[in-house]
Amino acid sequence: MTLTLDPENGILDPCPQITPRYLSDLKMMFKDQQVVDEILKEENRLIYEIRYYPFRTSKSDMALAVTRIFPGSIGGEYHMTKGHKHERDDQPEVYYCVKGEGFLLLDTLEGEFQAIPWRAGTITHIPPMWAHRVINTGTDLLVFIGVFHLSAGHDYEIVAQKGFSYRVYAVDGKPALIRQT
Ligand SMILES: O=P(O)(O)OC[C@H]1O[C@H](O)[C@H](O)[C@@H](O)[C@@H]1O
Ligand SMILES: [Fe+2]
Repeated sequence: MTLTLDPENGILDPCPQITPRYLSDLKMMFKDQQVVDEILKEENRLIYEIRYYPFRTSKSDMALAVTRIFPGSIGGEYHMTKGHKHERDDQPEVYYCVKGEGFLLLDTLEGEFQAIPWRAGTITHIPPMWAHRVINTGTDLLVFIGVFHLSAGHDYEIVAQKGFSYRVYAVDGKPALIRQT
């Protein structure tokens, strides 16, 4: 099976499944709940979209997902993915930044943390058991590809409960990592 990705806009062809993530889908992920509620009164902003393709054979399963995060911020906090940990503790993932700039946050949710600066061309291996979240700190679209086993599973609950150790804010127009207590 062969797919085509437009690196300028993150559109995948063919693409059997597109999942939009609106502010209402990740409202709990942002720190400033008052600002979230104010924005939601006006508009349910589209933060990012996931284009997904499952590769299945009789002996294997893999998935490819292309995510396009729109630029912007919520209460000074840059647009980001919900973030998740894989349900299976033996499942890694490879992320490839195709376009844009930002950070990949990696967090064990048990004290270890890394923020990896991202730009077009950055490829990061996410080891098993690390929660992962991508932040768009640029003024344009951030597009990245994720490749993983379909059986890995997504645990969003643990991220919602524990949170990442740092948040990424725009401070004087530049990204700043702020430790969460
Ligand atoms: O699942 P989220 O935290 O919303 O991240 C968005 C997506 O990012 C990558 O593309 C992963 O490969 C997907 O599995 C994931 O769904
Ligand atoms: Fe993942």
